[in-house]
Amino acid sequence: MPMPDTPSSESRTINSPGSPYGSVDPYKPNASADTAVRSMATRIDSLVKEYVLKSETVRALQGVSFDVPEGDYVAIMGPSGSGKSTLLNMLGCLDQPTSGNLFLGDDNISLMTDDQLAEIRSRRIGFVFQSYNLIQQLTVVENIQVPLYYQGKLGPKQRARAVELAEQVGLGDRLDHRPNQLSGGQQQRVAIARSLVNDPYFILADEPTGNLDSVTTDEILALFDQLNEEGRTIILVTHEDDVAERARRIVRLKDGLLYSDEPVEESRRDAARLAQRESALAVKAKQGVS
Ligand SMILES: Nc1ncnc2c1ncn2[C@@H]1O[C@H](COP(=O)(O)OP(=O)(O)OP(=O)(O)O)[C@@H](O)[C@H]1O
Repeated sequence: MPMPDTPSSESRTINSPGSPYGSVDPYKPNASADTAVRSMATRIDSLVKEYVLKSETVRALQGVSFDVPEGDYVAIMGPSGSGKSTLLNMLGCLDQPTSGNLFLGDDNISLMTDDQLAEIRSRRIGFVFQSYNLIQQLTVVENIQVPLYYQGKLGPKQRARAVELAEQVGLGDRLDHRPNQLSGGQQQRVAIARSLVNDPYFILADEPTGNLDSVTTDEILALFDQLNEEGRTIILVTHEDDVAERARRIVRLKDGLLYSDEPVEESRRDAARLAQRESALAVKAKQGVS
């Protein structure tokens, strides 16, 4: 099977009109605002998605545009029916738009065949689901290697990579455990490690803490913080304000339109972290756990 081309990325000045951060790049402390350039993990341009039913056409997305630079951490929010899942399906290359363009790196998925979409989906996108989606018969290390298995790439080098990722997410002492021997939070850590094994354009997380208690939610969000600080791009769909406020930016959809796109100030992120940490500590205290 041919190896995928390394995506060449388009560079853009970060103070382009599309940037929600204005003229200052919050992620590159050493870069001057005038010279800093950011590559795009994805560009969403005038995206329209229509579902044609027997008697009507539903316009689930009605021309949504925004960019996600590499290293960003975006929470997508919106009321039920606003188009979040529809957008997520397209970002995950599970569906294509009716019109408009969606770029992953330099690849325009709107122009791809089903086979090309499947290829890019398995090689370049890191999925994290609410329900973990692990294979029960496989160990932690084997689950992390699953995306490589589908590419016929299994060997000592790939196992070493999976072990390294397991250690990075704090599961170095659980390498040969199976999912039913792990807590929910540990299972989600496996899913996060699995999402990283292909060095994806971005982690696409759909309600990743939806099944977790407040203590574990705090741990998983701290892991996302750490991965983002290491440069990973994260796009996360959530209904919860306190989860969204941990991101660097909140994009809100309403009725298939982009309703708002705003950065989350560091002080607000810190406050969300603190509130979640305190709530987790209170739960631990009630449970008698130190
Ligand atoms: N396969 C489909 N066929 C027809 N209409 C659809 C289909 N999928 C979604 N829709 C419609 O598109 C609109 C957006 O749906 P979508 O699932 O993207 O919203 P959502 O924001 O993810 O909602 P929720 O938070 O409830 O999951 C809704 O009006 C929905 O009924």
